[in-house]
Amino acid sequence: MSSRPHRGTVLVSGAGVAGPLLAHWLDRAGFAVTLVERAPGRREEGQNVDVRGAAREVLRRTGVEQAALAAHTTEEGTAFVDEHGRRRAVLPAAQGESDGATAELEILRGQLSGLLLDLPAQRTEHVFGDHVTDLAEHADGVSVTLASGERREVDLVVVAEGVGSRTRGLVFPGDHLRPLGMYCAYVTIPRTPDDDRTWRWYNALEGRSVHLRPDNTGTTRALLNFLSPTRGLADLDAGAQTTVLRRVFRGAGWETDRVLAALDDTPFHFEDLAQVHLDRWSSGRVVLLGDAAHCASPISGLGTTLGLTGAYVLAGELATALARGRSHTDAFAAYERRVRPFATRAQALPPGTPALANPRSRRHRRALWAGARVLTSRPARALGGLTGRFTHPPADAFTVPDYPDLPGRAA
Ligand SMILES: Cc1cc2nc3c(=O)[nH]c(=O)nc-3n(C[C@H](O)[C@H](O)[C@H](O)COP(=O)(O)OP(=O)(O)OC[C@H]3O[C@@H](n4cnc5c(N)ncnc54)[C@H](O)[C@@H]3O)c2cc1C
Repeated sequence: MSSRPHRGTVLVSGAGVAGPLLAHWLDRAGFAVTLVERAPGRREEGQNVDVRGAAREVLRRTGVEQAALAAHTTEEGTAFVDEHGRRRAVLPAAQGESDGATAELEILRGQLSGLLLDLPAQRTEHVFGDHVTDLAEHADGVSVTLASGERREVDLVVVAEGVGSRTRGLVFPGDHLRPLGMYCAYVTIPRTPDDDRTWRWYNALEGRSVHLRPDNTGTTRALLNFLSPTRGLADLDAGAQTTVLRRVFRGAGWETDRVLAALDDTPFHFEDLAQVHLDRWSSGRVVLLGDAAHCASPISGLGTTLGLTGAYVLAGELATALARGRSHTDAFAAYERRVRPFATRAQALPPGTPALANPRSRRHRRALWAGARVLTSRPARALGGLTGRFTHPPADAFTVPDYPDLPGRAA
């Protein structure tokens, strides 16, 4: 057992991406952590996520950058295709750390989450298949009640439950979701010999798009996106969602029927894209982290980058405050002061998004392809990194702070 001081107890709710990284760094800093996940086991769902700029630095400091790079999805760039599969515009993969629609560090979400859950820990307990039902704060800490009936007394609670967090509502009542008017179904389908290493993006008109992306597990990751003002479809059961998808994508062309055919045989993740906006991220001894605090949506390409960066900063600020005799209140305030401007920039999606990327008419689609060709033209490339500036805001605009009170790898 380490001789590091025991700094306190923290319950982290949500074992996605931000939760496990935070748990690891708090553990390293001497906190005793309970990581609670609602799902009965590790969640393998999800597709490609990008780790850019500041988050690359965080993975480097965590000691898992090379492992994450080794788990690359193998994607080599993005091609806009027409109904015949002809490539109308091609965006190359990133060459540096933050440019390109396909990031240099692109990894399946489930694999990244697993990598972080496997990080060494000395005093972290993982609890799957349970969730918080009540939080009662008192002078010395928080009494947490779990659905299993168990009660925990902890010093601090971190809510890292993603965009649809329910525990967030116990502390910040009200609706903090801003729907973007688009649904997204993530489906894993068998790979065929024609599936290459390109992200193939087919705009099927009428506000629909179909995407096929390679992975490193021998399957193909498909995405069905459609614009819709109707809310609540994500709350339907899988059978009803399948019916909706088949109706919306009927006759869409290209490889759509191949994706629709797979819906009966494979579980899929269906999401009503939304952002999360709150005036503050903490209240007393409870603080929000990652998508639960500031989801920018998968369209931003920065959700994972923000979640990883925020987790590291929160751990650093807590370690610093407590080592120097300051309170968690100071730490939460410093964390939010540092991360909020970065999150706000990520949430400022390009004007017209997501409608812009999901044309309704052929004329609009031709304009989208022409725009993509301009971005990758020689003069645009000479201006430096325009593709990435178009597809997402700069992830390297955030400098990861140094935290002397956060032990390094060898500690
Ligand atoms: C299943 C899934 C698939 C995804 N796929 C993609 C994708 O393909 N592309 C993309 O860009 N982004 C995807 N995302 C979002 C992406 O993971 C996040 O934007 C980003 O990584 C920040 O992660 P996070 O840890 O804040 O939240 P998340 O990664 O969403 O993790 C939140 C975790 O909290 C758990 N949880 C929820 N409610 C509770 C509760 N009440 N108690 C305890 N645990 C709870 C969830 O099961 C989940 O494991 C996906 C998220 C999920 C959950």
